Amino acid sequence: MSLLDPCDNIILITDSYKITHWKQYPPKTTRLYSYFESRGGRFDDTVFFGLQYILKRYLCGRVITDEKIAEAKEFCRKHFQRESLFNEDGWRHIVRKHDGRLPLRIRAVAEGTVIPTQNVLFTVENTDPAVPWITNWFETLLLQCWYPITVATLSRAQKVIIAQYMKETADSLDRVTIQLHDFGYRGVSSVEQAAIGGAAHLVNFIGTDTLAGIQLISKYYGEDMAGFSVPATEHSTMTAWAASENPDALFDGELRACEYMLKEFPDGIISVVSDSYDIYECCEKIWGQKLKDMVIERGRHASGNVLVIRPDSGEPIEVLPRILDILYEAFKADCTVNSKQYKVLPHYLRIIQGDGISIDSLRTILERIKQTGFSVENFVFGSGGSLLMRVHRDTNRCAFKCSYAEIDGKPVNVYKDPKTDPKKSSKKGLLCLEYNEETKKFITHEEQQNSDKRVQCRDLLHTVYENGVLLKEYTFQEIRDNAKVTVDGHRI
Ligand SMILES: O=C1OCCC/C1=C\Nc1ccccc1
Repeated sequence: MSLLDPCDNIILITDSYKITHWKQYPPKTTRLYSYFESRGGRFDDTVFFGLQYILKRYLCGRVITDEKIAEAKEFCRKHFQRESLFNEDGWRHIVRKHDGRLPLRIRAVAEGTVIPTQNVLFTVENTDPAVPWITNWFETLLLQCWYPITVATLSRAQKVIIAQYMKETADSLDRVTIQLHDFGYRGVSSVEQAAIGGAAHLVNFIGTDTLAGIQLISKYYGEDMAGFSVPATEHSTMTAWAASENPDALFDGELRACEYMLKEFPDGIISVVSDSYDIYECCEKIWGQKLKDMVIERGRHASGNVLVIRPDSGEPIEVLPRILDILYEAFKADCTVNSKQYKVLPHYLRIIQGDGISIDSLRTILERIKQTGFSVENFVFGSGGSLLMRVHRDTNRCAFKCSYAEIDGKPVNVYKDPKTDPKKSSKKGLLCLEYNEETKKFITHEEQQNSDKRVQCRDLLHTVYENGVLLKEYTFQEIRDNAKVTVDGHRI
């Protein structure tokens, strides 16, 4: 019976079929070299992010031990119902000769780099000719980079959209980094996925309720507090105030809940979900009448005192324009028009739309807001499952393929070129990644083992890991800087 948690025995963090691959490669194979790429799909560019977490969490240090070998050996005997499919000698060699450190070299593009698909993002190769099979053993784990890459890419694509509408309707782009808030912790499949996806979103934004993402960045990327949030209600804290179920009691309860929020949190930003019964009535009669003076007074106290109203149901393109009209009627005196000729609610009043937000709906909603004549700066958006969960490995078709081998001392290009799917063809030989300053383009050069194909260029693949040691780390700020969006010459 397994004494170890699945994450604890790195030897078994692989696919069953890989366990027997050491017996399949040509005899006298001494070197296997593989690469990771996004073959493209939903997005033309990808944000490279998340490898450092995998390396530090799973592959650094003395990760192979006799105990783990014994456990894996016994596991395989039972799993395949056969003896000796497990490469006991190979793993023991790693313990004896490398003190349990993996004889691998991993070279990668800087984390946070925004790079067109079909470019090499990282390479993996064995550093000990005795164990070439080790290179592809870890494809399974390393390929899981597809998730942080795809979430960071999806999150950044939404930042581009928001930035465009802010450029058109707002005076400044300063608030863009808070305008997409991560609501996704509950909508993913595990705490680890929340941590990885939550971290990937924070490459592009600073607003999150997914604490696991902040913790991952703190532990693996050295930034103590990479994401922020504010006091906010949920339906339970609003509806618990209703004394009975008659309609007046519901309205009365919501009124007392809203008033209680203003009194309990007199300063700073607070968000109040306002659709428990009737979002329009709540905006008109509670925020716009009963508590209007308290809202204004609270706002007058300090510029940072903001009430954020949260609708949470209905079609946003119908609900938001109506809310804007209601709030404009009630707070007209303090509304302004910005330099782009769009209306802005008083500084102490904003709206967060945290329902139905995805990359597909965002543009439509922003376009609808623009049509109302209100600035997008009046809004923050929240996204949950659509941000962290509505992705898969084929969203951008991430792949890990072997491209080069040395067999009996001879270099060999290794590649696939399926007649049945040319899009699945893979690159050949040793690779390097160039950014050409003239053409402003990334180029992946292939077959660099051949002197006639070799290019003299600054290779953007840096050795980040070798023989169990992390050789190059990126700070989260560097990663955020690399991934910034350029709008009007501003990097945001
Ligand atoms: O309203 C808000 O204002 C800004 C702070 C966060 C927030 C709500 N959070 C949330 C989290 C998970 C599911 C739903 C909402």
